[in-house]
Amino acid sequence: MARIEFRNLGHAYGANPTNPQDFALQPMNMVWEDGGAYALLGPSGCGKSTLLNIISGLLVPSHGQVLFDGKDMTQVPTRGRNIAQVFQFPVLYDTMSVYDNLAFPLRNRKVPEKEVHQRVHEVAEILGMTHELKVRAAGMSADAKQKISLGRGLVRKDVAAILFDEPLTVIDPHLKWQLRRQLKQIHQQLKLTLIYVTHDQVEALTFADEVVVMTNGKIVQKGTPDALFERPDHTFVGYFIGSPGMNFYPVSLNGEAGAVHIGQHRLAVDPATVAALKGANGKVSLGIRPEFVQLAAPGSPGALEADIWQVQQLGTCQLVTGTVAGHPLKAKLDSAVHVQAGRHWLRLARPETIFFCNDERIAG
Ligand SMILES: Nc1ncnc2c1ncn2[C@@H]1O[C@H](COP(=O)(O)OP(=O)(O)OP(=O)(O)O)[C@@H](O)[C@H]1O
Repeated sequence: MARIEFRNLGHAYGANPTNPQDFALQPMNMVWEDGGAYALLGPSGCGKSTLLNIISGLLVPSHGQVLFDGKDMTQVPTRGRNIAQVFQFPVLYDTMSVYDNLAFPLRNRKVPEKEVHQRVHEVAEILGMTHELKVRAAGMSADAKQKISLGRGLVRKDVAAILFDEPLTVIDPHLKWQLRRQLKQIHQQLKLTLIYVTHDQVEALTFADEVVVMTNGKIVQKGTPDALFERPDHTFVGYFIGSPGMNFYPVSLNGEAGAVHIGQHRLAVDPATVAALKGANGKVSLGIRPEFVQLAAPGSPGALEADIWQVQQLGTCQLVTGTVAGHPLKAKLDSAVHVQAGRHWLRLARPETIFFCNDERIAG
């Protein structure tokens, strides 16, 4: 396994890029640690496949370098990189048995048969396919075939990294959960460098030690699932992670040491935070996750009036929908407190509140 490093790495598909919009991947520095389990998460078109193809060598970046264990691999083609890749759809030999499919990447590298036998059995055991080793792949379901593809990706011990490009797309939802758990287990056992591309936050958050969030060709945060939830570095992370995503309110300062304004409404905020916001040069916004909004007594310090027009019981909590100062609000409130549609006071300035300037976190 390898430590993979990007040095000022970026990619523009067209020649002569002149501005940031020309780049499918904005130039960046980044390290994927040896043995780390990463998820690469972002919406369609944000540049995930471009990034993966640069690591695997299918694409030579237009800018910068990619290094494996300190060695420059930028111009090295795929076959010289020792990368295993698992794609969205099964890649295997239909006419071969499950055993021969799993053995193929090892035999291709002239691994002795005794070792092949041992390794194929190890991987089959992890995937729960021990009893199907003699079965021909041709007659198997799409789920089973994709499991074989995963196995083919996992069977070699000597790869620099294993790249998964939305590998569970064709898998039945129940089995998906099971396979994700198995992948995590495999990572814990074998300490492989895994990069798992997905646009599904549940998949990313349950699989990875660290999640790399991308939007518009840019990595906006690399962090643990907890960090992405509690301290999003960018409004996109606040909005994309969580269900529903973070609430945002435009904020203005009016020279008061202990308050900011959301529209015409004064919001008491601790003076240290206001001081941090004073240096901001740009559009300032307050972000709070639905989970952290609290009901407050009417007129209490730090509270704002909200119009709530829908209350949905979710079992463990109630999801309320409405507006604050004319901006949308979603809050997950304790089910024990009975809330009805109407006017309520809510606390938005809390320890979990984050302030952003031009979409980047500056306080909280
Ligand atoms: N061969 C290409 N030539 C020109 N532009 C491309 C090419 N491949 C991708 N792009 C563009 O680069 C950007 C990033 O695409 P990429 O496929 O890397 O995104 P993605 O996050 O993997 O999307 P998806 O989840 O839909 O696969 C997009 O704007 C896409 O249109």
